[in-house]
Amino acid sequence: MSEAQKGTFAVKVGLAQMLKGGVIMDVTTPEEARIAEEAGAVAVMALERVPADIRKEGGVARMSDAEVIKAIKQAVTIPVMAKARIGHFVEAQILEALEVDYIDESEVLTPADDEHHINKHNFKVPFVCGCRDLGEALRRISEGAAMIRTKGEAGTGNVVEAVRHCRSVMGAIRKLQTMDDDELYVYAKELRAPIELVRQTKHLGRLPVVNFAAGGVATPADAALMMQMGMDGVFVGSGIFKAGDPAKRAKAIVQAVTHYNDAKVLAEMSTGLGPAMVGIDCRASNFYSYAARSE
Ligand SMILES: O=C(CO)[C@H](O)[C@H](O)COP(=O)(O)O
Repeated sequence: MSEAQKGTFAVKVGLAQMLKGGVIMDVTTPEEARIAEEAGAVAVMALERVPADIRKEGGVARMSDAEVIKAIKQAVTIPVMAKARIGHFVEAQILEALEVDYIDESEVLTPADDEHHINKHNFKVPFVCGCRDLGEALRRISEGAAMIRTKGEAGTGNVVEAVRHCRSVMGAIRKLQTMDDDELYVYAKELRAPIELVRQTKHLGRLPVVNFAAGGVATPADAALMMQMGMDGVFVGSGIFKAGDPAKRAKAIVQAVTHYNDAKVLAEMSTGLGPAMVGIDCRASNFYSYAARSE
């Protein structure tokens, strides 16, 4: 990384830190964006369909129409993120030109490149990327991701994969901290990650960028679970907008993330929310994994 790149990267990482402790909500319309802002979301994520609908309808999922992104930007005062397909650096250029606040290079959309992710150092706008384990997180950071989210399985309303990916990242960081510095070279090879980032992660005892939970969070209890497990914040999409009362659930999830250690508040936030989204069993034989279709 050049000196100029390092400076820009530090600014992007710092910007993402400001979202810590918050909930970021997927939205497809300005109306949904207003519900999210009203509920206390720290940012919204513009996408053409929430992941549950992408799963149901199938087809190729792409970046949202620019008109929708502009309307969402107009509708709210909080930061607006938007999704680009993995490896689709032109979608990312367009999103940067639209002046979104963050780009999510997302496995929820249909990947555009099977092998290569976007070189995120080429952009001024910060990127968030998904991971299932520590190696994947550090590879994305080496490409310039300023924020990480564990992938989970978006659109399932099932928190099991979010928990698995969180445990995988956290467990590997704990293992790293028990290692002698001389052992890091081999571990870095195993992780397929740059030694410098492995060293930095050991030293910090955490990822060098914020790490949010994503994919399958559907209730205030799910959101608090991810926070108690050490995540920095939570992304929620289908869990809110496929539930009976999105506005009420959105507010309850924000409160649950703020008071994630207070069971009394969590009990209150879990009261009278109306029906949660119908979930999907990730162990079913016909289950299609979004998390596994890109590295
Ligand atoms: O990739 C994402 C965040 O960037 C997902 O869109 C988000 O996690 C939503 O998942 P779900 O619909 O299961 O709540």
